[in-house]
Amino acid sequence: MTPAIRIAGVTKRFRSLQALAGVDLEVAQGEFFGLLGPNGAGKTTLISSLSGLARPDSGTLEVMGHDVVRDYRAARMALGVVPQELVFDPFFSVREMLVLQSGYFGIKKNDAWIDEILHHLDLTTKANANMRMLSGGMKRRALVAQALVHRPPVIVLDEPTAGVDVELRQGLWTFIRKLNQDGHTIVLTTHYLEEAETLCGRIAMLKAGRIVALDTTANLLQRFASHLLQVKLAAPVALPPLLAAKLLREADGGLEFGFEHFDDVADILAGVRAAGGSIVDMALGKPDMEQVFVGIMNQN
Ligand SMILES: Nc1ncnc2c1ncn2[C@@H]1O[C@H](COP(=O)(O)OP(=O)(O)OP(=O)(O)O)[C@@H](O)[C@H]1O
Repeated sequence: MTPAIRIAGVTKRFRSLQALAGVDLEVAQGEFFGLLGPNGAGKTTLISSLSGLARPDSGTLEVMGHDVVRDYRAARMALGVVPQELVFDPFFSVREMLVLQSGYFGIKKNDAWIDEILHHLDLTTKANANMRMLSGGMKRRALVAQALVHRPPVIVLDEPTAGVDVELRQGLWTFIRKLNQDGHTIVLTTHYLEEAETLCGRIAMLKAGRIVALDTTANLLQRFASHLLQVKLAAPVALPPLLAAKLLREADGGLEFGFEHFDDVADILAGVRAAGGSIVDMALGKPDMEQVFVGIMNQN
């Protein structure tokens, strides 16, 4: 099957800054895919290249088999992008904006679909409100609606939940999940790593314009350890090298050790005691995406 997105050898430089340093990536149709990376990693530049807003220096990008340069119209028709920036024309109402956007894609009678999108995004009562009158979270939902007017098979969301409150965020995810279940391919960038962990089947991590990790969410979560032992000490101690190697994170006087088998817990605790540590609190847990993300970023 044609991949939803195919990116091969893409580089992009802004003066002396290498924003994309050779990115290769394929996203299959129907995936819920996460693109993660710290500020400035190149996520938005990659998305802009995909939508034709930025022209890469080298490499190729395809959406549903359509080259974004040579076959721009077909590639653009297949793609819906929710931009990170809240860009909109302040003089139009939400509905006017959606009708206009439909026209841009050559769709004349789109009222039924527009009503459905507005309903799912909880914007029906704001349909006739001027865009500039909406709150930040509502503007963001209106931009999600705008990305969907032409029913694109591939939807890219660049930090869609920044500035959206918890309740609306959950509503948004229910809708995006439904779109994914209906067969749409979803690519998401977010700094809320727990959102990526629960929603995405596969995740790519970008750092300084390069993909430094690409795997299923389940595999990534096990990257450094299957389990965690969190230990809080009365006072800091120097750990012997063997024990220090198991340490995944150190925060607020708490130590987080990674381990594979529960039998290892006794050894870790004995090691902490032998180092002179006095344990005041302890918990077992599983690694989360934030720990894995920090670990991968530190490694690369
Ligand atoms: N138009 C531009 N001119 C010059 N530099 C740019 C331009 N657009 C992006 N950059 C630079 O390219 C790098 C990648 O930026 P990009 O916005 O793609 O990162 P990002 O991963 O989306 O970051 P964030 O999480 O902050 O949104 C950054 O160093 C940024 O400053």
